[in-house]
Amino acid sequence: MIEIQGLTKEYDGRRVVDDLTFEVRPGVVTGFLGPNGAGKSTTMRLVLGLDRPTAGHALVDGRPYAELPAPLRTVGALLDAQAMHGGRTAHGHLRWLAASNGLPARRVDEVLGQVGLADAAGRRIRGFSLGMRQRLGVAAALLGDPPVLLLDEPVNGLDPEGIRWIRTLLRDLAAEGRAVLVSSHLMTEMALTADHLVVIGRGRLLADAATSEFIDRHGRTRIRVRAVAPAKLAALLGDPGHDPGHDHGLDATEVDGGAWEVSGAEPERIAALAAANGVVLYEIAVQQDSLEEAFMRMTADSVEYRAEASA
Ligand SMILES: Nc1ncnc2c1ncn2[C@@H]1O[C@H](COP(=O)(O)OP(=O)(O)OP(=O)(O)O)[C@@H](O)[C@H]1O
Repeated sequence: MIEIQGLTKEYDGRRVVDDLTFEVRPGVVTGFLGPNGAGKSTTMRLVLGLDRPTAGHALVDGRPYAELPAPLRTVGALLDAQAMHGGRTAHGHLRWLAASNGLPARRVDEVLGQVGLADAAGRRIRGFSLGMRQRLGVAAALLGDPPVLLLDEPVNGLDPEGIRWIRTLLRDLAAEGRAVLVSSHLMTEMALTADHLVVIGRGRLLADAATSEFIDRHGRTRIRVRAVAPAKLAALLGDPGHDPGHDHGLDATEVDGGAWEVSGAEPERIAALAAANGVVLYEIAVQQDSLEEAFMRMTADSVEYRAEASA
């Protein structure tokens, strides 16, 4: 597992990671979210000992990265899939990594198979597509069969089949009991992949919650309704001159072609209200904000601040 405690990083007196505290637990995929520049990559680099914290610490399986006896056996990372020696073959690249970390050579073929690159093992990396490089980066992360995995934007540049592959792989790795931390800007993908979310903005922790809990807390729930006689529904929910919907404590808005979205009440109450007023409904559906909408609502302040700051 990864334990981050009071982690802080300043560059030239500017705080880019600000007193972060959270854990990445085994057995779950933790999504790491935040607007551009929020400090996700910096946090990951601090966990991997590639940068020194100004204050606080990040521990991987109880120790700072620099004190791990066999780092690749403890934590596998995919940070920048472009940063590979193009002249090497995929097999050569992994063989070199395995040898320099005291890992058995047989792992090279195993991980190449696991990421679907067995047939490309002998080809030079410079001829690889971005998707193939991402797969090779994942292979390198898996080489030491580590209990902790850390991936920065692993689906970048992948086609739908590749994205699906990463999703299944990460979920399988977590199901095996590993701790998986993954950052991505693709919210739909995160909603499908991550059980838990850590959200940061301007270097600070904004949320640390189960994905479903995060959406419940920060997203809105609306009830969409349509009636056989739209005018009757309009009169009930939101006549502009007289607002009977408002009288019922509902917040109703007409959305398109006679459909209304109502918040502030359970669907049962809306159905009962319609029935009591002789309004026959033919559509009533609960609509919950997506992770993207919940995320945009919660990080709006953070984004505005940065837009102002850079203006
Ligand atoms: N070596 C460095 N020197 C100075 N500033 C840096 C350095 N590394 C990162 N920063 C700054 O730290 C802030 C956080 O950057 P970081 O890359 O961690 O954000 P991020 O959340 O990963 O963003 P993105 O989603 O765009 O990848 C940015 O303002 C960046 O310019």
